[in-house]
Order: sequence, then C-alpha cells, then structure tokens
Amino acid sequence: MNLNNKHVMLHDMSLRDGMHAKRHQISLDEMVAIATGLDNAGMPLIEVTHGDGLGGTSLNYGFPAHSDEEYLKAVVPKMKQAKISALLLPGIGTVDHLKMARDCGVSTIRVATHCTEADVSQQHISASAKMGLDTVGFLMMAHMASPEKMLEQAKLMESYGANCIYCTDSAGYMLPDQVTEKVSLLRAELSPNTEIGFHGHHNMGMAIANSLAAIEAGAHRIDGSVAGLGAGAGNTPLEVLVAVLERMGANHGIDLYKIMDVAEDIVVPMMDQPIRVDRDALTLGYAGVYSSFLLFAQRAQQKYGISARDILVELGKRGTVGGQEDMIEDLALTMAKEKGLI
Ligand SMILES: C[C@H](O)CC(=O)C(=O)O
Ligand SMILES: [Mn+2]
Repeated sequence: MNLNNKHVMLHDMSLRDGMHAKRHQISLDEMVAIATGLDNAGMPLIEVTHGDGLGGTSLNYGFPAHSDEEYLKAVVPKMKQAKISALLLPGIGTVDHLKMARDCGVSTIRVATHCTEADVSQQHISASAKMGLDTVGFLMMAHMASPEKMLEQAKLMESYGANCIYCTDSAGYMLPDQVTEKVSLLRAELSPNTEIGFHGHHNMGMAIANSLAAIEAGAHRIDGSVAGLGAGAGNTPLEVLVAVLERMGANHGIDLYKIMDVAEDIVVPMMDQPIRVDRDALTLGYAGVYSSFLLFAQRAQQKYGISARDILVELGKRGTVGGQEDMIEDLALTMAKEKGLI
C-alpha cells in the first residue's frame, strides 16, 4: 500500500462518540482540556455534542452532564486553529439545534442517517448548506448496505447539498476489502468536488487497517478518537493512526508526541472503564451491532441476569439499528422470562 504524500484530514471524535463511553458525563473542564490539547497538536476538526448528536438528551439516549450549547460555548472560543463540528440525527436534532450550533461557531454539520434512509436528511442537509456550513452526509451502519445501495443513498445526500459523504462502520463489522469496495465506488461515482470520509470502530481490531484501506480507496477525511475514546471498543485510535501515517509518509498535519500525550495524560485517566476489544465489544463487531448499544446491553445484564453477549447476538440477528435503544431492555426482559429468571 502506498500512501506516500497522500493528504489526510483527521477528525477527532473523543468529545462526541467518546460521550457514549462516558455515558454523556464529560465535564466542561475535561472537554476544554482535551480540545485544547488536540488544538495544540494540530487537529483540524473536533466534534463536540451529545453522543447521539445535537438534541440527544433524553431518556432513550441518556441525559448529559451539560447541554450541547454549554459544551460548544465552553470549547469553541478556546480553539486557536481547530474547527468544531456537530453531529445531527434527523428525528433527534432539529433545524433550531442546527442554528444554535452555527451561532456557537460550529463550522461543520454532519447529518447522520441509517445507510438506507438518506431521504430523511434532506431538510437538515439543505438547511446546513444554505447557511454556508461545511455539510457532511454520514451514512451509518454501512455494513448493512451493498456498495450500490450506499452509492444511491450518497447521491441523495449529495443532491441535497452535502459536500462530503461518510461511509460509517458503526458496528466495527467491516473488513478492509469491504471498505475498499464501498469507498472506491463512492469516489468513482460522486462528484470529484464531493469529499469522502470514513468513520471506523475498533470492535474487530480492524479500525486502523480499515482507515488505511479507506484512504487508499480515495477517502480524505478520517475519523478517530484519542486513545480510542468512543462507543464499543472505541473509534480508530488517533495517536496510533498518526504514527502509522507518519511511517507511511502521508500528510496528516498532527504532532505525534503531542497527541500521544493527550491520549496518555488526559484521556486515559478519565475513562470509566478500559476501552478495549473485550468479549462484549468483540461481539458487537462479530454480530454487526451498533456500537453504542454496548453499555445498554451491559446494564441489562446487571438488571436481568442475561449475558450482554447473548443480548447483543440476538440484537444482531434481529437487524436492530441506531434509535432502537429501547428494545434492548425489552429484549433482555423477554429473554429473562423465557429462561425463568424472573
Ligand atoms: C450516533 C452514532 O453514535 C453515530 C456514530 O458515531 C456511528 O454510527 O458510529
Ligand atoms: Mn461512531
């Protein structure tokens, strides 16, 4: 693989996907400390919001320590060079949330839908594009759609005004060949002005390999998080990816030692649990389950005595997708009844 002189734009997820791993309880001081460290290390783009995007605060998704607005107002003014992005899932976030984020100084809006439901993104993508924001279409659970289906959905998002389309491996299920197939088709068939991005999860230990495959196939924006702070076994660990890109001669613009220090000195000490490929996280990847279901399944295990692994396998069989968090407890309850545990 030759990535020599390839230009890669890294996008940090610690303060958004990492919110899942922290049950949305990151403090304002922690947010500012991580964002400032990343800014100093040269990170060009940092995502800040509830784990489920703008407006995610709810019983279904979890109540955060602070509102999106409080987080954004704390972080944005402290940035010297980094820009801030916000995620928005139609049905959770509204156009009012989008305006609030713009008013707080957010430069990039990423509108996320399940990989076969891009048509629900029209209102938010066009509103963001009309506001002149960097507008990204984020196709989640990409392993559940064929490359052709992904392309069809990506074209919809492009037609609504997105200037970048993401292939999002929400379940950490994909293998490098599948990433290559999907990203190459998007790169070949979308407008040359439309950027391609890749968002990986490390549930099968493939996040670095998948990110490299995506870059080789034409992706320019690559998501990851410091020390992997993110849902499931975490996102692509950025300090590791930076070291690999450095060795491969790619242009990433990040100071390796500075990002290593953010990982080791700030992020790892604030983790509630080690973020690693343990048996539950591995099950997410193996069974193709949405990474943010991990802690929900583990809580259901505590409550009903059914192993998180069994719950996750069943969720995979049923083809559950993001937004169906309420089904996890329901399923655990049914399984516990069937086993005579309650
Ligand atoms: C709302 C999700 O956490 C978005 C994401 O990061 C993914 O699908 O992966
Ligand atoms: Mn994710």
